[in-house]
Amino acid sequence: MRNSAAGDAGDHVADGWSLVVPVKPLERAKSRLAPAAAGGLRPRLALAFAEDTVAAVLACAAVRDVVVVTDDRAAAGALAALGARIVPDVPGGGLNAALAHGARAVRAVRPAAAVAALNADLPALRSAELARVLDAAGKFPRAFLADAAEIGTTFLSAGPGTELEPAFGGASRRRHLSTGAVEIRLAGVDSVRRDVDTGEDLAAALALGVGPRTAARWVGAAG
Ligand SMILES: Nc1nc2c(ncn2[C@@H]2O[C@H](COP(=O)(O)OP(=O)(O)OP(=O)(O)O)[C@@H](O)[C@H]2O)c(=O)[nH]1
Ligand SMILES: C=C(OP(=O)(O)O)C(=O)O
Repeated sequence: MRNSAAGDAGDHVADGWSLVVPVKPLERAKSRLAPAAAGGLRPRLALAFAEDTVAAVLACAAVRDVVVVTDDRAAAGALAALGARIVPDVPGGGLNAALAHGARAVRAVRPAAAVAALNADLPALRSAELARVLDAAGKFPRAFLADAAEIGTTFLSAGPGTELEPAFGGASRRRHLSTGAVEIRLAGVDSVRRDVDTGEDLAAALALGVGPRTAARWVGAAG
């Protein structure tokens, strides 16, 4: 771990995590993937990424529930069918407003909940790797995991009584460090760090092994 300035809460989360997963309207999502996934494939892949992410999150024993923040009807339907609770987006608010809103929705029901934001573009996500990240995060009031490029963030957590204070977007690793969150440094959690923005990222995720919905859409499109 780095930057323990925020202190070590020293305890584990006893009653499970609530995860907040943001999903941008699919027609606008994953725009940097357009060169690798033309036309209608890009929104279909964006949905498959979100489905594989949410399915892996829900299969993680440390996770109590998942709140998806989205205004996209197709994504809402598909992710609710997997077991997520859907919360509408904040009009014009952007990613961080959506995450703060999702965390508030969790704590309106469970005021002492441990919450964590997780991007919806992690199609290679493994439940066991997420479990290790959550276990590490539970020792700190706020913690985060940098993306594979070490520039952005894929995961940010806040224990009971702590605000999430999301500062995602672009070079968010530095921003999360500067707001006092502890950086989780764990080997072997590549699937939690492998967000997919570009065609190169997608190739890296495919090499790790993606979930069934992404595999079916990608192989279907290639075939
Ligand atoms: N609810 C919600 N989710 C968002 C919003 N903006 C981004 N996201 C989600 O935040 C996560 C990280 O965002 P990005 O990696 O930038 O994804 P993106 O915006 O679809 O990708 P680009 O169009 O290439 O920037 C993804 O799960 C997105 O779906 C927003 O305004 N509202
Ligand atoms: C949302 C982020 O970045 P990107 O849009 O590059 O995935 C982030 O890493 O905070």
